[in-house]
Amino acid sequence: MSDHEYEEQLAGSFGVDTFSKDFDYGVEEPDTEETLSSSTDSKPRILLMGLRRSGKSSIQKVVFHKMSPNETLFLESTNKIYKDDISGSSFVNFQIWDFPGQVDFFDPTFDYEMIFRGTGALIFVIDAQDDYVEALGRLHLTVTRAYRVNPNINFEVFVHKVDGLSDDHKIETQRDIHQRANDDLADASLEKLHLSFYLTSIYDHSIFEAFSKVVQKLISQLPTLENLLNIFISNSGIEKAFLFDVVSKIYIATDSSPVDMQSYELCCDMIDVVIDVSCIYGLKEDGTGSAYDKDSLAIIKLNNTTVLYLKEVTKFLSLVCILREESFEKKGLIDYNFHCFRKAIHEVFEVASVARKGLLSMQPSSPCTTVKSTALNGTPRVLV
Ligand SMILES: Nc1nc2c(ncn2[C@@H]2O[C@H](COP(=O)(O)OP(=O)(O)OP(=O)(O)O)[C@@H](O)[C@H]2O)c(=O)[nH]1
Repeated sequence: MSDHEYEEQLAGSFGVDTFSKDFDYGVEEPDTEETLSSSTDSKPRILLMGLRRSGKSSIQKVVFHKMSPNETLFLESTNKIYKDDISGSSFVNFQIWDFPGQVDFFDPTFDYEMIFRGTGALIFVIDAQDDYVEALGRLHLTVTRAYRVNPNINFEVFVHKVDGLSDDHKIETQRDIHQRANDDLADASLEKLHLSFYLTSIYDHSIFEAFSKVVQKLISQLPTLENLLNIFISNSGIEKAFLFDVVSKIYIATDSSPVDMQSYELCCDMIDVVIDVSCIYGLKEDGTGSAYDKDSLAIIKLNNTTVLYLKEVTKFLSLVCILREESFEKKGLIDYNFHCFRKAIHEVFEVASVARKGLLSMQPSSPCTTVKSTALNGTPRVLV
């Protein structure tokens, strides 16, 4: 199979439509996919693009590597594509590719067709504190190229570094960027190309929220997860529930009531507190053990009659809920409902796991056959 055909199949099979298990903590099965397809390049990609110093590396470090925002001041400029594979520690089984500022599409060594074919989402970062005329030109060039190669890519525009702007200025900047970018697309008769816009900053939770939405669009079981959360909260007297990827604090699903930033921030902070306390007091004396495991559970009562409740769901996922103190009096009911919820989530994953095994056993020996499969933490890989 030529590289071209392979990449086409990779793009065609991209869709997070099968989850896998990895929620028991027994002996881990060998990662069959990894054995068969050792190339990490076969994982679906999220690309981070934009002009120099727009904040791409900072976003990647803050969201996936717990770097504090102030430390990003010392990041050096990226001068080659940096491929970050976070699937070992996160539910998000993607590669995040951080591009150097100015990608030259005419450089023959830059095989953009190959890159865009295996891409799920392209995040274009625009520095809102800078003059963004050049960035808009670059955005247009990038998305039109990418769209021609792979029209299934989700195009996401982060209007970034908005911490330096007043509320009015933020809205006005987003409106202006939105208008100009869409006018450029209309002039090129590309009205079908949809851009989504987010106001982001690494100095607050907006970057985590925006990344959550980007990742959620790549999870095709999202409606099932939302449904399960809806059933769980309505039967337990809970006000809001998030299913979090613990390491990145991205929420991969929530119930269908609107998300308000304060609730999301509260839940993120709770994860930080639990992991920090657990790192200090939860590890064994010889430093072994894990700060997050199947026994992870925390209840925090706030002084405004609100209770925060966190419980482990899978190796990478945790449920964080907000509820009133009166509802928490029925803790037995909540625990029982949680037990059913957890079981249902595992069943969603198990169905995919069984399907995956079926696919593997059916896999012919021909080296040219591509089989859609799932990785341990849920998102698909392609076996060649
Ligand atoms: N105020 C503010 N500064 C930010 C934010 N995000 C990143 N920065 C700063 O922007 C500068 C550039 O960030 P980088 O992450 O290195 O930018 P980059 O896009 O990766 O740059 P190249 O590697 O040159 O392409 C750093 O000094 C960051 O501290 C933000 O949300 N707000």
